[in-house]
Amino acid sequence: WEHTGGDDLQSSIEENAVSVVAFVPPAKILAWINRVQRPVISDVVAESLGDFKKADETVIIAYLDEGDETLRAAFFEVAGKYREEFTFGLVTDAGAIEAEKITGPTVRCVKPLDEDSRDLHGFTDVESLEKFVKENSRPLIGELLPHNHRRFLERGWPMVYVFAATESERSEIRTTLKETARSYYESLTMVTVDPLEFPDLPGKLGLESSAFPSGAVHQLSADKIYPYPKGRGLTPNELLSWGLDVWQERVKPWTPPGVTTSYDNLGGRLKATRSVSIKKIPGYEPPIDHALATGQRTMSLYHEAADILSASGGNLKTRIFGRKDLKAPPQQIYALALETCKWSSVLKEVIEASELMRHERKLSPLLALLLVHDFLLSKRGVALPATHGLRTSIERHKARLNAEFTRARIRRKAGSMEALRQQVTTEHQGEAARYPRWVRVNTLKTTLEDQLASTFKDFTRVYSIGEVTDASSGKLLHVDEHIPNLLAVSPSFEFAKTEAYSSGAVILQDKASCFPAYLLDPLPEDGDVIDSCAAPGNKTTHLAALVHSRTAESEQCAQRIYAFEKDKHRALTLEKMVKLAGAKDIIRISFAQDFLKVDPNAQFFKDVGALLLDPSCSGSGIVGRDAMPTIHLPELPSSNSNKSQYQKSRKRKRGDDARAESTQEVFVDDDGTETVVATEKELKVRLEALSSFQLKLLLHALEFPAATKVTYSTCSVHAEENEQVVLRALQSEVGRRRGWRILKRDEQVRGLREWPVRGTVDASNGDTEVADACIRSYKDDGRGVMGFFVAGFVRDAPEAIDDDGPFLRDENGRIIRDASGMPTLKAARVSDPSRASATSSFPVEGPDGDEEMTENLESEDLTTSGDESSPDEKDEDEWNGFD
Ligand SMILES: C[S@@+](CC[C@H](N)C(=O)[O-])C[C@H]1O[C@@H](n2cnc3c(N)ncnc32)[C@H](O)[C@@H]1O
Repeated sequence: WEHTGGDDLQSSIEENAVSVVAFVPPAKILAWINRVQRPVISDVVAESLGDFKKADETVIIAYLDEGDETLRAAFFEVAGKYREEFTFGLVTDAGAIEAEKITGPTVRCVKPLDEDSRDLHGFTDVESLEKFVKENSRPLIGELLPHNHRRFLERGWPMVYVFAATESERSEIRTTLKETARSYYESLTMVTVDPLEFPDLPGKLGLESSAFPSGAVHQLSADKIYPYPKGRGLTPNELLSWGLDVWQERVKPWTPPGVTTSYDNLGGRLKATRSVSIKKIPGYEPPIDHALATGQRTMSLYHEAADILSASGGNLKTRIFGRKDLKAPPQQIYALALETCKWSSVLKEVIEASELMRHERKLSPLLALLLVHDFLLSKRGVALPATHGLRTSIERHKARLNAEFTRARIRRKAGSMEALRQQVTTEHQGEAARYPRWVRVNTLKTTLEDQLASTFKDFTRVYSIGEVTDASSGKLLHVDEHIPNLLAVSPSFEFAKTEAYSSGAVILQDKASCFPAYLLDPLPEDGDVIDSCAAPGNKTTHLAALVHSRTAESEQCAQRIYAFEKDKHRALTLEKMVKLAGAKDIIRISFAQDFLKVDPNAQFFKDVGALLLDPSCSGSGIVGRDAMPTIHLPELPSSNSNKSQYQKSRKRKRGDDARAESTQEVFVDDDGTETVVATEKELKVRLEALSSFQLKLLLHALEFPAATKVTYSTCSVHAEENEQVVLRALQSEVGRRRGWRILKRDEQVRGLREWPVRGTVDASNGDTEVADACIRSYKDDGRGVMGFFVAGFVRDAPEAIDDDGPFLRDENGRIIRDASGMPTLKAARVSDPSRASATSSFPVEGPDGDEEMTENLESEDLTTSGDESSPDEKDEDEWNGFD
């Protein structure tokens, strides 16, 4: 409970009364109010000294000479720090000092309830005074509270915990054990604990979480826990005799589950050995500063998450990560908000059935959902201090909430928590759950047969996509009929845990996203290949697998794939993917390189025969990119007349319901960030900008002199980005000059020729041949793929018009063979020694900037001829070479 004192005090008490009263005994509140209303240090004279000593549970009095300014200042400093916990007084009256038989500067700590007082003589500085206050203000048996827990632990002496359910029981125990505690005051820390205040603590000490009173000793220095035997009386004698057994190691310490403790039997005595980690100490909290910082940040967590969920516009990510004023960590807000949405249909039922909101009128429906989510489903519970009003407003209904949660699970016929979790995940996946997981078997590392016999050995093979997505069964698999080495697998299968996934043997890639590389069909005679917009690298590694599969086993792959990526961060992802896929030898990455700045006529690219262009687009075909997940809000318990203060004051002008704004168009950029486009006009402008950028890239690709194949693709469903770009490219100057034409359907690789979904005639301005050549896919059409578009361009290069076939021939027309008799491919031009000699060694800065990498590059300028910058200048836009 934070307060600002003064005038705010009254309103602060009123506002927090409900939550505070339930957990802090009224006497404590009153004591606190009295304390903060006193001056930081009260001037005490002989007549008032007797009463002053009983003014509070702990009273700290300094007996100082009138003129002792230094000690007075030190006392003032410490008093200022602890004034809300203890009452401080100053006696300078010589008569009163004499009557107390005090000689020299002294600070006395008086605890009237314990009939105890302790002195610090001749104190010198703030530090020693503070230490004295902290140690001696401790009652004989303290009440463990979140704010003093750490202080008790810091002493390092064995902690004796006694749990009792009510304050009167705890008070009785304190009285009974007071004298025992006094005897061991210096070497033990004894505390009574309200189990509601520390619900996890009994379990951590090996005690039952619902049988009280109970107790345990935790030897902090050795990290040994000794639960007090169940049923043994909590009398001083019983406790002392058991304590002696513990001390003399006749009792075996309790071992928390999952921890192995070895015991040496030392002739009736047990010596236990276990490694101690401070983090394992029950109740350990991080150092105060850190705790404060984290506490302050998480205090805002629930309110900020509720604000974000009730805001309008944008999706969850943009709403959170677009805001700069958040106090709680954005990742934490995101996880909380998303998980709460996911569980909201179950939580709504729990909240309504437990009537939580009828009892806790300060809670809005959203706050109730968020808090109950953490209470029931987060391992750490509600992320607020134990006495925080919001936390107590949930925890005091613990029993009902738990019971209703179990009922909700049973109503859903989920036999276990795991089963319920699975159900909720599937429900939440919504659109995505209707799609299979597409898995491309990476033939650079493995084969389809090997994977079917290993990773997928427990799977049942089915023969349609519909069967795969049938949610009732978990391990179904379908071998795709269009794309080689592609599988469709049940959506719930967790790939992240498989060895095949982490080793790069399989790659998760939507079927439609496999179309471009397969359509490009890079053959050895096509020479080198360019992937112009490559990150994260799904299509680049697919190209590498295809190139590799066409290289004879006895030969080294002579073809190279040059991958360009403008964004340096995404280029690093690309690099990781290339490494993981085992494609490093085939792919050369040019980091942070704008493809538009690469000169097609550079000598280095003279053998580039095929290009794949998959530029940034609107992302309108991506599956599972709804603007906002649906959230089910609990109904308020009754009519308007019962509206709480909270609801009246908030007015909910934007509405608490954070339902998806499904009518809006959402653009997804390359990082997955989504932007909502609200009006038709905005959409048009955005599409125009995108398509002119896409066309520019495509026309640049058509310029490469040896190129005879280009594929153009987007994950958009908008004609403006698709057929319209294709038509403009065909009609363009470079398109005509270089003789580019569309790759007709009947010229396409078998799988894509047979793929039934084609471009639309309307979008192709009535050109049926172009429409049929264009390959499309739509989400939601039952084929289980994302929305996508791809088209191929081809041209008959003059040098390709020979009927020699793909092999080099001598002047007599005979195929040239190597020493092993294998024919020499024309495409093996890259490995041509004459080419190698025409290159020079060229140091290039790598992605980390700390490593010199050498690559044989042509010594000529590789940037576009129109570009002013020289390759030697370290310009951002400059050609950076390949890794
Ligand atoms: C749609 S993503 C490519 C996805 C990739 N083909 C795959 O399958 O994994 C488009 C990428 O092109 C990059 N890009 C955009 N304009 C570029 C340019 N002018 N030169 C190079 N890369 C560019 C973006 O940074 C982005 O990473």
